[in-house]
Amino acid sequence: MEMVGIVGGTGLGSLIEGEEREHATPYGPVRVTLGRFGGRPVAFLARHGAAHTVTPHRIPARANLWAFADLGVRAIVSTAAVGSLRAEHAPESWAIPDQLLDRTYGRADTFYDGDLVRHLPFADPFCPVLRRTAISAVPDAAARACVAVIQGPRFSTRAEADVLRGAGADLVNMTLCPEVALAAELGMGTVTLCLVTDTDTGRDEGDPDAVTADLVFRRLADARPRMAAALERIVSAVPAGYAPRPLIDDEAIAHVLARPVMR
Ligand SMILES: CSC[C@H]1O[C@H](OP(=O)(O)O)[C@H](O)[C@@H]1O
Ligand SMILES: Nc1ncnc2[nH]cnc12
Repeated sequence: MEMVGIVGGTGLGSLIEGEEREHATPYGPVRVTLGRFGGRPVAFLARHGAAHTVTPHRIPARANLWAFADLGVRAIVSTAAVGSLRAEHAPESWAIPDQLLDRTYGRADTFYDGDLVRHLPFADPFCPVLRRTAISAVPDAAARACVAVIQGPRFSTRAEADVLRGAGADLVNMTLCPEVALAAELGMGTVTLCLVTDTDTGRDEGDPDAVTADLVFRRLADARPRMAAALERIVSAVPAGYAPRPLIDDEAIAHVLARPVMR
């Protein structure tokens, strides 16, 4: 059975017991745990490190996604904490986003920036098959949402939140770009289970759900058991023989995976 890749976001620095290893990549080593979850083989990595020591704009996303592709991962299920920009996404609710609005800058955001030119079709950033799988597995999650991804590590100003809302974003986060695009550039499909942890700049003055890092960590700690259970349902429901969309040619992927690793 194919290995599913799991990216644990904030609050999910560890998930499974298994073989922990440093996987060498051209972009530096990655700590991956290989084990079983949801009745299938999985590779798990913590986006911010096991003890949340990696800040969002310094996540080694190319190393992480290269390691998954090199391990033979084709489907990635990830988690993300998000702030809500609209009343219909209440704190403690779930969403399975279908769109991204990339407001990050200065991040290494492609594998095709040197010796090979490729242009990824990215109209629908998340895999429709994996999204359907996740929506069935977590029926109380909002089945659509646009996540604006900001640079961080600071949170938004009210003016910035208004701009994001005006641009069509429903939720806000700091990590899904470039992760989702990099996965697709190496032929992997992605779905993300988002937990709404806060109301970002707040719905009104004195809103107790306005974002602070402590609030995000607290909400995630409270939600951890149901988050792990939902993740397990999604992972176990990934269809056998899952094939990602052919958004990029095999020759390009093989070229990137043939790059020499850095030890
Ligand atoms: C600690 S608050 C902000 C932090 O939470 C989210 O992380 P992740 O997407 O990995 O769950 C957000 O993007 C920020 O990195
Ligand atoms: N309000 C917010 N802004 C950016 N990233 C977040 N992650 C969780 N809440 C967030």
